[in-house]
Amino acid sequence: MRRPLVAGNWKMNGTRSSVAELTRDLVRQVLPGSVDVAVFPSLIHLDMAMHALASGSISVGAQNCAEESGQGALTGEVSGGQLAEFGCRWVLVGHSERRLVMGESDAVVSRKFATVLASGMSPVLCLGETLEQRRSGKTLEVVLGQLCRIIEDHGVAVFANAVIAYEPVWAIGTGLTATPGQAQEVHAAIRGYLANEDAAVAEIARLLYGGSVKAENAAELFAMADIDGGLIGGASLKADEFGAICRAAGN
Ligand SMILES: O=C(CO)COP(=O)(O)O
Repeated sequence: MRRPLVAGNWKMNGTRSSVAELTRDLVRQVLPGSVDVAVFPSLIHLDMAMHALASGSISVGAQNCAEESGQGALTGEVSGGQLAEFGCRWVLVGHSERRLVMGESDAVVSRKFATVLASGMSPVLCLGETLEQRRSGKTLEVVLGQLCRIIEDHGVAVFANAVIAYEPVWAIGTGLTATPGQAQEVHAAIRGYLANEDAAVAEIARLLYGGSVKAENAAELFAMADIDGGLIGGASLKADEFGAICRAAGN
């Protein structure tokens, strides 16, 4: 049985006061239970969030890291080693906003993935197709192609520890959620792809769905056989809504 994971990606949101309020309310809303819960604040709010959440069961991750794990002359970057030493447990890798807006290629995503693992944290690898790609019937080709690059470079066993998040680009921040059937179809294909390489790893790999997940649609998505939780954007900024999503995952 896979333990669900609900992850809140706060993206480039929050102020010192809003993060203080959100974390205080999250500690009340998200109690220890049968679901792993993580939040991904902006880098400048990591310290605050970690202190505020230290007494509870919510772990903290970063939204990005440098391709390198050590230290050195890379102005503006934060390395995998620095994030791990700081106490991060997870790092998002390959989010579509970084692939499409920041131009991160599959090669960059693959190097970051390796750095996160080598630094002792778990990557949350984001995969997803654009609306145009879906309309032209290329969803599985795109998503499995993104996954294939990671498996070619690092093998499939890494997914005993790494998490995969399927996030259709057209569903992110748009209010257009994939139907449970649409999401399950892609999740089943991802798990099938992993199983072709290693059935035991496929069985334990956690596959999250992301894209306009809310309290009102979370339960039906999480009820799907191959959906093991969610990567939540906008709704993770509201403690009561995020708490309800965690409860829908089984908490
Ligand atoms: O991109 C997402 C999480 O990483 C999803 O964002 P929304 O939940 O706001 O659609």
